Amino acid sequence: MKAVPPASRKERSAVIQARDLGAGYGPRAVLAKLSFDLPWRRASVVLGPGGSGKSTLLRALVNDRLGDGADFWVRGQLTLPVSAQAVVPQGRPAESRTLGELLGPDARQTLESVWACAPAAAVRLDRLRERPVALLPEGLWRLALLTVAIANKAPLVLLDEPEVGLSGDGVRWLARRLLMLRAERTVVLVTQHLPLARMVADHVLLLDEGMLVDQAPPRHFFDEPELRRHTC
Ligand SMILES: Nc1ncnc2c1ncn2[C@@H]1O[C@H](COP(=O)(O)OP(=O)(O)OP(=O)(O)O)[C@@H](O)[C@H]1O
Repeated sequence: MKAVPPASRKERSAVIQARDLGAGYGPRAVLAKLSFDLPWRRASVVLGPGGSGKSTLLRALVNDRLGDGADFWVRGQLTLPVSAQAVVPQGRPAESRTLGELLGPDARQTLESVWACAPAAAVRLDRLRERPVALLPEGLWRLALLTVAIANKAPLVLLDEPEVGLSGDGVRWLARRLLMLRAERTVVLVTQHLPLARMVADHVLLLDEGMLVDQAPPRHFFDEPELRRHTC
């Protein structure tokens, strides 16, 4: 696997920029005029209670909305510096190809290279290499799609609760890989797993009932919530 080249100055200053971003389904508006900047080549983590609109926000960032249903809509301004994205969705994908087919003839080496930080993950996925991704055990299909995203060098990787269905070991593999990935690509991670969020976040967005109620660097968000409450 080729190394990802260092970011150019232009890339380093790029951001995902949303202004008055709204999204919803049919007559229902779920997100209400969100404005935020997400740093490029960093990991942004989206937190919030169930039903607050985290997945809807991630969907709004996806270029290719095929398969989202005709009633999904997005309004407002959204600037995405690149069009190439990889998505690890919340729901199991209808991917009939195997991980081996998706990774190509050097699948085993690619697995070892992608998971050099967690060799046990490479071994586990290698054993499942000949099964269609859609039929992999819960949790592992997410790691399989993450592997493909990394191997394909997508500059923007969007993940919706990738920790779901993983064992403790699986979450540790995921955390290690995301820690590396955030230095190489731009990552937007929706999660309910606070230790994972804390570990990988460079920037945090907090949603509640479709509104952006906080956005901050992790140090402020996790370590100084009291201070923020009194000063904001
Ligand atoms: N396809 C859809 N059609 C209509 N409403 C939807 C659809 N998907 C989500 N919603 C509604 O949008 C609201 C936000 O859902 P969303 O899945 O974005 O929240 P979430 O924060 O990701 O929740 P969770 O953590 O439970 O996954 C919810 O009230 C949900 O019922």
